[in-house]
Amino acid sequence: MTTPRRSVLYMPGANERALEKAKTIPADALILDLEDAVSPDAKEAARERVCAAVGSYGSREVTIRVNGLDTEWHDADLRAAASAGPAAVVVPKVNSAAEVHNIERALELGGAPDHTKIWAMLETPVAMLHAEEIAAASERLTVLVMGTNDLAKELHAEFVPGRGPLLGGLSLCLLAARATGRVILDGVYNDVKDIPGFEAECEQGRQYGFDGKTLIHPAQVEPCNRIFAPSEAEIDRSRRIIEAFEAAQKDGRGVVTVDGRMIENLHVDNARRVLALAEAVKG
Ligand SMILES: CC(C)(COP(=O)(O)OP(=O)(O)OC[C@H]1O[C@@H](n2cnc3c(N)ncnc32)[C@H](O)[C@@H]1OP(=O)(O)O)[C@@H](O)C(=O)NCCC(=O)NCCSC(=O)C[C@H](O)C(=O)O
Ligand SMILES: [Mg+2]
Repeated sequence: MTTPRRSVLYMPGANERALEKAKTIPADALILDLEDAVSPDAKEAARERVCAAVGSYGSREVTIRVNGLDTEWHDADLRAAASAGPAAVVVPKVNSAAEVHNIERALELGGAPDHTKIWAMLETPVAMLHAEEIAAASERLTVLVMGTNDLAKELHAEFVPGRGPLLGGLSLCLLAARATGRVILDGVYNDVKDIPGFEAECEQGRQYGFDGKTLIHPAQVEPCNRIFAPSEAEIDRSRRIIEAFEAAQKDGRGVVTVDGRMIENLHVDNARRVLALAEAVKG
């Protein structure tokens, strides 16, 4: 079964209004944040609020982003998240397989249910270089999440249209995700008023192969859902590819053309993936 993760919205855990409002926002999944969006003096209240809110969003995947491994809040965040039992614990700035093993152990010791997975954020130069070992470290780790603000900061890179300075790192993480069978989500777009710029970044992320994008504002949800869903034209072409290939196979042929382009079984696999996503998105 395909789980759509086109749009994954962060919400500051200390912001009661945003937590409430998110009940009506059609993001595929939610990240209730205890890390960067919460000031140090609000961390403990946010932890309690977020853990209490986990069950309030219907059938959507609800995750909790804990504070980083090297912070004073990390252990208590993980313990609280383990007993709240969200769909996943999102862990920022994961840099090695050993860190994933420690998180896995802490979740087990905290009695986390099996359905609580690990989503690892890749957002440092060392994480780009260790992406494959991080992705492969545990079966409990199901999703990689790009942290492009931290990555740009660490690289001393500038934010430019097209994201040239970040593309090397993004590509390494995509390779790691696909090599290990993990889902991978693109980073956030900071200018919440610039919807054309946001749409261009969604298009780029989809073309590179990301499964979806992390978001910071409700206005980003609709364009993101649209751009990461298969279009009517893609759905139609995928159906025709499958039909043409099945007909060709009955005639003993393993290759055929559709719209003048060569189709082999690998294209049929891709067409089936597109149709499964289209079906999942319909709900
Ligand atoms: C970016 C914002 C601070 C903008 O806030 P604001 O100017 O108040 O927005 P609006 O007035 O346009 O808000 C309109 C209404 O929408 C609600 N709202 C806003 N954002 C959210 C949200 N994320 N989830 C749910 N609801 C939201 C407002 O409450 C308004 O509601 P109402 O009053 O009823 O009309 C703000 O959008 C924001 O805080 N966004 C999230 C920021 C965040 O979570 N940051 C941390 C994650 S990003 C990150 O760390 C990435 C990574 O680690 C990296 O390194 O890249
Ligand atoms: Mg970050």
